[in-house]
Amino acid sequence: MTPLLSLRGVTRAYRGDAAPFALEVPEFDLDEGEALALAGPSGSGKSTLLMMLALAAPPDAAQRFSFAGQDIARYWRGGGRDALADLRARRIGVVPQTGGLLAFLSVEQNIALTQRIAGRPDAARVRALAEELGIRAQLAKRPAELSVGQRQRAAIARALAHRPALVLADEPTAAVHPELADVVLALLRRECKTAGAALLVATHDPDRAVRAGYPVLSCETHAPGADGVARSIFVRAPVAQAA
Ligand SMILES: Nc1ncnc2c1ncn2[C@@H]1O[C@H](COP(=O)(O)OP(=O)(O)OP(=O)(O)O)[C@@H](O)[C@H]1O
Repeated sequence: MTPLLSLRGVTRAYRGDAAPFALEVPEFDLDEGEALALAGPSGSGKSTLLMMLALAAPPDAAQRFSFAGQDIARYWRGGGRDALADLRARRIGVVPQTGGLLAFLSVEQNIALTQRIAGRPDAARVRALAEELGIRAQLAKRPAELSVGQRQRAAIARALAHRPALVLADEPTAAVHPELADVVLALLRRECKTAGAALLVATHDPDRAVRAGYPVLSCETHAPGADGVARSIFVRAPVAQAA
């Protein structure tokens, strides 16, 4: 089976005089419907990797970067910006750290937003997701009227409403208290599994991810070498994946 995501020899670097950083992904595959936590300390490049996987930031180099059967590396090399925007809108869902809900829309409209952008309205799915996530009674409210945990549930529903193939969550529990963090992580995993979506969660807390049932991929970090560049390496070989 072709993996949903397949990266080989992918790099992205921030140069400049102050604390240059390079992210290296020699090998990384993720199958359809798979869940994985990306663990690493602050500044290790988790957000940088998620931004690339969200097709929101280009790699500096890529021998291979494919997503959903599409050659992402080729799109970035030129002429594929519309295709990237279309893939982002239709096939990818994002759960931000603090929910990222729009204050002037109702919870229901917030959840439906990804459907509107993808051109696939489906009010029944919005209500069904809200039901599963325990926020059905909150749909008419504005985000400011929800608890922090309810907001994260709404953000999970929004990330799944348009039936994406991949959900990306960058520290989705950073703003919630520890007990609730376990619940949110477990819910995210359960909902993605139900929807058949692959899931990548960036976290600095691998133990919490393990408790919530995620396999964990830790990055290798290297202090600045002779060239002054700090490096982080994320490797996920297909062999290790099968083990
Ligand atoms: N736009 C940028 N320009 C220059 N350097 C950047 C930029 N964005 C991130 N960096 C640097 O790249 C490195 C990786 O940052 P990144 O945000 O990807 O790490 P992270 O693992 O997500 O951190 P955290 O857990 O604190 O969110 C850091 O050293 C950071 O300072």
